[in-house]
Amino acid sequence: MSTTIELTDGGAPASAGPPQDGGEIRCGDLVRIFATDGVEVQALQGLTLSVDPGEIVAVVGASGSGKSTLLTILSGLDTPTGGSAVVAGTDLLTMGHAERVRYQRSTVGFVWQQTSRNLLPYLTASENVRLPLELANTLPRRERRRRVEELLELLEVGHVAGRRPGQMSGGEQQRTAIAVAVANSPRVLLADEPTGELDEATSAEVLEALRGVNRETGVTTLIVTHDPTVSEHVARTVQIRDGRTSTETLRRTETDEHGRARHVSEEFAVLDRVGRLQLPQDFVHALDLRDRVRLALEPDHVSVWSATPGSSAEPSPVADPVEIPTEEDR
Ligand SMILES: Nc1ncnc2c1ncn2[C@@H]1O[C@H](COP(=O)(O)OP(=O)(O)OP(=O)(O)O)[C@@H](O)[C@H]1O
Repeated sequence: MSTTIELTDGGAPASAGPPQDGGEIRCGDLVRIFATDGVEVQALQGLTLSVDPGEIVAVVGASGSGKSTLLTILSGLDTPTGGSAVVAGTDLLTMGHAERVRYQRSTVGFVWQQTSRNLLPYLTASENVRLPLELANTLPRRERRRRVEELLELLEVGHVAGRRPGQMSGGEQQRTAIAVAVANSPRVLLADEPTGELDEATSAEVLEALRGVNRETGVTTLIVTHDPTVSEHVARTVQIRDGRTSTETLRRTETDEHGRARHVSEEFAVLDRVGRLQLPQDFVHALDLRDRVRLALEPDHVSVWSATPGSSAEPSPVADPVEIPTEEDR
C-alpha cells in the first residue's frame, strides 16, 4: 500500500490537552505566536517535549528556532498562545498571579546567559547564594551558612566565596549562578545558553557542573543552547527546528568484549502523539523532497519517496497504489 502526504509548514493544530505521561516537564502541541506591527511570527509551532523527573536534557537548535521562547514560557515569564505546558505539576497556561510568583520563587531555578542577570554585582559569591535563602525564609537561620558553604563546594567555587562577580572569571560566575539557582532546592533547573559568553574549555566545565548538580541533587535539568558540543555532556539532546522538536540524540556508554567503555550516540526522529515527524534536513535535500512525498507501509518500516513528476526515485513494486472505489463499484 502506498499513500501521498504533503510536506506542510507545520501549522499548529488545536490543543489536544496535556500529554498523558509522568514527565516533570510536559509540553504538548505548544504554540507561541508573536504579533508585531500586524505581522505574525510563529515562534513555537506545536512543540512536544517530555522530560522525566531527575533527567538532564539539552535543547539545541539554530538561531530563531524557538529555544529562548520555550525557556521563557517554562520559566513562567511568558504565556503560550496554545497547547499545554505542565512543569512539576503546575499548569503554566492557567496559573494565576500568586501561583506564578510561587512557581518562580521555589519550583524552578534559572541560569541565564548574561552573568549580570544571574548575580548581583555588589554582593560576594556567598551573599549571592544566601540571598534566595533569606527571601524564601524556609531554612532555619543557623543552617543557611552551612547550606551556602555546601553549595559553593559542590560547584567547586569555595575559593571565591568572598569575591564579588567582577573579581571572578566567567566560569566561576556561572558556577556560582548555578549555586544560586538551586539554593532553594527547586524541582526544575532551567539554563538558557549558560555557556554563551564562555570559551570552549570553560563551557565544558560549566556543563559538567550542571551535570554534577543534576546527579547530586536530582534536580530535573533543561539546558537550552546552540552549542552542539553539549550533547557530549548529557544523555539526551533534543533538536528544535522551526518551533518544533525534530530529532533526538541519545548517548549511552557501552562496555565492549575487552571491558573497555565506549560512548555510543544514536539519532532518532521525534514522532509526536498524532504521528507527525520532521524528516532531517539533509535527507530532504539529498532526495530533493518538496511539497509532498509518497509513503509506503512495509512489514517493519515505512518508506518515503519523492512524489515529484520525473523523479528517478519511484516506489518499489511492493508499494501498490491505494485503490479508491468508484461510484459503479459501490
Ligand atoms: N517578543 C517577540 N516578538 C516578535 N517576535 C519574536 C519575539 N521573540 C521571539 N520572536 C521570534 O520568534 C522566533 C524564535 O525566537 P527565539 O528567540 O525563541 O529563537 P532562539 O532559537 O532562541 O534564537 P537565538 O539562538 O538566536 O536566541 C524568531 O523568529 C524571533 O524573531
